[in-house]
Amino acid sequence: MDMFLLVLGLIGIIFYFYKLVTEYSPSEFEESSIESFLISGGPTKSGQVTSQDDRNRKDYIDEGRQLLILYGTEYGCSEEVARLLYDKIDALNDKDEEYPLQPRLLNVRDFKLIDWTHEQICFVVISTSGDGVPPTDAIDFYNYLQNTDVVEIREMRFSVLALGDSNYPQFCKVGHTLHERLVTLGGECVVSLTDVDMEDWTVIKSWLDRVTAYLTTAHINPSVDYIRHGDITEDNCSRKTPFVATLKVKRQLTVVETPMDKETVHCEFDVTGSELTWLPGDAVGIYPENNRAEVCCLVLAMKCTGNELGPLPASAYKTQGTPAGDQCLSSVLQKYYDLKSVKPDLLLTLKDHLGNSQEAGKLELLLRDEISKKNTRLYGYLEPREVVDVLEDFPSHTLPWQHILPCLKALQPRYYSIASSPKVDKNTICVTAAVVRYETLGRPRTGVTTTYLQDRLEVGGHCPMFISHNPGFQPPACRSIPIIMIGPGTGIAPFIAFIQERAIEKVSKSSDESFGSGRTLLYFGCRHRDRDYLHREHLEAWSSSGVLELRVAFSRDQAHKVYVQHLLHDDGAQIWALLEKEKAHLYVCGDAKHMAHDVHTTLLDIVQGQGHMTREEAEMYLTDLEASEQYQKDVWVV
Ligand SMILES: Cc1cc2nc3c(=O)[nH]c(=O)nc-3n(C[C@H](O)[C@H](O)[C@H](O)COP(=O)(O)O)c2cc1C
Repeated sequence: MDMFLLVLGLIGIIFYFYKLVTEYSPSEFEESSIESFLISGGPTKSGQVTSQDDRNRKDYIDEGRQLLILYGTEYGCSEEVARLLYDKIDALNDKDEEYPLQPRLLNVRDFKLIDWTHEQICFVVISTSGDGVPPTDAIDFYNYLQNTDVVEIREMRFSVLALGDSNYPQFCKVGHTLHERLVTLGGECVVSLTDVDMEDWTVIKSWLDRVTAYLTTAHINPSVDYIRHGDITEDNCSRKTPFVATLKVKRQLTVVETPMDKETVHCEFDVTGSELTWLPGDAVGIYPENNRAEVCCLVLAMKCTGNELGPLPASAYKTQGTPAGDQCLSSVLQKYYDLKSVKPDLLLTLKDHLGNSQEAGKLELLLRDEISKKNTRLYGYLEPREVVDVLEDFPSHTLPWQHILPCLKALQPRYYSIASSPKVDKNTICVTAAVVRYETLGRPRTGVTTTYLQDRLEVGGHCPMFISHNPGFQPPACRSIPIIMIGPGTGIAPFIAFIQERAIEKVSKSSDESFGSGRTLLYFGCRHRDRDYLHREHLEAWSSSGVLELRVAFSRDQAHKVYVQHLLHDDGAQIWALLEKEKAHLYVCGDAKHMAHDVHTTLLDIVQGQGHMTREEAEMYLTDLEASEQYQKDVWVV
């Protein structure tokens, strides 16, 4: 056995260095792997699921005990959980069962296919997105349930798993509202409403266990499936079937000379021939690929060659170029798996596959206490580590790769505000991305998508993408309404699209006086005028031509720090007049850690001072403003 591992290790090392020194195109990478597999014979593939099959979407022919699993997702986690639930329920069936359990998996986007009179049990897994709203695909379903009396839901048994992040004020709001609505409509909650904070897999597992425990005794009348999955037509350019765009321009927007300098990249994608449509404020979801050198290290730590063939994960996106059938492990890891975050499952699975007692002792210590986010020893260990680090910490492991893959998370698309208006060019989508690089445990680490855009995707290269609409962050339809935009750093991105449209309107206005004259104010902030002033030439050109009133804070160009909130404070009287008298729309975009909070506090000061109010009155004023379309935020937590 030791000899075998030694030989495998040697093959892996040769393979690793070969990959590092050779620049492959992705197709060459796959071909060479498949070729060597054919030479070596490879494992039998009989009975394996091919990449084109979706094992969680069966059309049942015989009668069975049916139940519905609905998911609403923006970033993919709810879908992953819903699929796990499907598998767990499927596994409850024993072969001799007269009426097997028949789970049916449906994206809530397809809710119109549901005949509620038929449904006895329904499990819903749903996340909350941008500031308390449903995921894009779930908006219609959410509104339908809120505004329609679905009498058939009376007596339906259900449970809701609400995904969210407690850093957001509207924690798990969508799941909570759905639960309450189902209760109001007469549904019976059979497994209590459960909140999941930041994909806490311990909580997810416990809900899955409670649901499956409930099903082992629940009575369900047998019936026949009426949903045909073949009837569901995927949009051409959805999250599941993205459009493959071509990168046509890439430009560095900052001066990078030291590791301390901000690195921001501007990309322009050609989407000619797609059906992608978007509005200013919308985002684009981009599927990245992992770094090939990192994949090679992981393959080594998995004690594989990378040539092993396997199916795509069930949740993998499909493009026209997605090959049918199995793909080699290296390629699957590069495109479809998250190699950065580690689920505790990996440690649990490792437990029974260690050949060294010292390592077994170390693992036992990590898993000794409750597997939950409260277990600081366990999560303190997992937090700074990637999958490769964990496997390297237990080099005696004999875990087959087929056992490792199910412990990994699916690689998710990342969302970027679109920095271009379709009115300027409906075939070009621009993004502005801050490149993420840092170090943990003495190793350099990278953000997957930002370094994919910056380092790996070349001009002329292809990238799968789709639109994520953002109805809660849009410029006013009426052009005479003034807009105040606050977008420091990459928060500027959506405002480029806003201003482009205002610039077009200004040109039209000169020939058509019916266009209003709403003022366009931008508060932008960066460190230095000469180093990270993003889109400077455009902003200054718009400012000179009168399209834009531009205010810029350079935080480090003078002895004292100056941020956007200081400029807002200086302009307090003007801001107040615009908000109160002209009903200006106020937009805030950027990283939420300090900025959104500081801007909000400054706005409170302005409202209190200029409006001659008490602090409480000012808070109420801003709360009302936030509830209206006058104050819109698109902030992300870092
Ligand atoms: C831009 C953005 C906005 C979010 N807004 C909220 C929110 O208002 N409330 C909340 O509880 N979680 C919020 N979240 C967290 C998500 O609900 C959480 O990451 C969840 O696990 C995503 O599940 P999904 O992958 O199924 O969409 C937000 C996440 C992002 C990236």
